[in-house]
Amino acid sequence: MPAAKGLLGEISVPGDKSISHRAVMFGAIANGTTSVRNFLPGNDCLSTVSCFRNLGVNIETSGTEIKIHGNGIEGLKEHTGILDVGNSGTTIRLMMGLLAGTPFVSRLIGDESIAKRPMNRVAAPLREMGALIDGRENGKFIPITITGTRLKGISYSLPVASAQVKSAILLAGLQADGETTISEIAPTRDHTERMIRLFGGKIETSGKSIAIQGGQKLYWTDFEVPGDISSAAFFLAAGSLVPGSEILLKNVGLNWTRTGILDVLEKMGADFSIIRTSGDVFEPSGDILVKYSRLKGTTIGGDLVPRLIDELPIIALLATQAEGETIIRDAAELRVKETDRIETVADELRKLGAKIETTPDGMVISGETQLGSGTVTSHGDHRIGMMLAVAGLICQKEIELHDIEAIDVSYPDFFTHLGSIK
Ligand SMILES: O=C(O)C1=C[C@@H](OP(=O)(O)O)[C@@H](O)[C@H](O)C1
Ligand SMILES: C=C(OP(=O)(O)O)C(=O)O
Repeated sequence: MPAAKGLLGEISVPGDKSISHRAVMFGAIANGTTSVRNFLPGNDCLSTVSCFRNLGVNIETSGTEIKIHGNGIEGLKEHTGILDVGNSGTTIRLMMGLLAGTPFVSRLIGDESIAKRPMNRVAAPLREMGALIDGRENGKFIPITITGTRLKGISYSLPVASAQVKSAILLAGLQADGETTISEIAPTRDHTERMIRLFGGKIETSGKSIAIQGGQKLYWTDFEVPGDISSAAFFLAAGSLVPGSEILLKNVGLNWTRTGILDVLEKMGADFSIIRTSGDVFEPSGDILVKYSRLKGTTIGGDLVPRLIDELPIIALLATQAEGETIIRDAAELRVKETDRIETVADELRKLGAKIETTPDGMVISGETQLGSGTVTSHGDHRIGMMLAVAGLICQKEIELHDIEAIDVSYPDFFTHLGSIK
């Protein structure tokens, strides 16, 4: 990978991964046929499609168009085999909530990375609702078995800032007797709440509190998934880091619960502007023009963290090129992602010459460091793979990047898009 000159051009980033998962899930439990445009055909969302097909839902896919023929929650059928979520935490955690209230047994597995990720954060509230969940270490790890049963509404305070846990409880709450209320410690992505409304359901939200009544029916809808700001983030970084760059990113999702990366870029002195924003009917979106700029270090912590949790690997790279120190704190959640993203980011970037110290809940990065070259690997983590590919653009010499197939989880066209602006 040769060091890049200015990156110039336009990229339509692929559909949002979180919204694409939910499109399949809500389409599957709604009554009628839902049509979705700009669906992300990445491996994670394809795992969700395959799980719902196994539960008897007819789903037609054609590139980025998808039609889901839902027959209501009661239309889901027992799968005699095992549901495989692949590498996708969102798939398994949200499905646990959904399957807890069905009248049948389900078994869930995933890959080596999923085998290390904690499921008890979802099992605990679901058990309070009456769910019967089993797994290794008392339901902490896969394989997970769920014996569907009648659920009751609960009031639950989330101990971690997690949209996956919140969404699992909401999917169970939709089927439970009575009301379910949730309070969050910090605002997390609200795509589930928005989608329940889009499918004709009722949900009340006020600050960090959410309430949903059980026994609601959902109905089909048609919509377009906005581009994924978490995928756009790699090109926002590439444009900011490579001198002479000017990249227009088209149709990027701008939901406030996801735009923490823009707040950080602004604090670091990046040069970007939002060209057009669609109305906030379902999910807001717009185009972003980013140009090269010199950057300065910053501090990231508190409520900002859940709004950029998946962007922290690429933010760490930005920080290596910023003047002064960047401190990332309150991000211990990074340790339970596809990899331990605190140690993996630090290990791989240090191989290229970066100065990073890890802490229990984050990193301290010293800039500005000229990155040299080396052999690095994604460790099977798509976001680490893309971050390292962007790092390769600013290294003195070519780098060797291994395990790039992992990138197909969220951005199968990543290298094609990168090639188009070089
Ligand atoms: O709900 C979602 O779609 C997601 C929530 C986040 O995980 P947590 O809920 O574990 O924070 C995020 O990291 C993940 O990529 C997608
Ligand atoms: C953490 C991620 O996804 P998931 O939890 O769905 O595996 C991610 O996409 O960065």
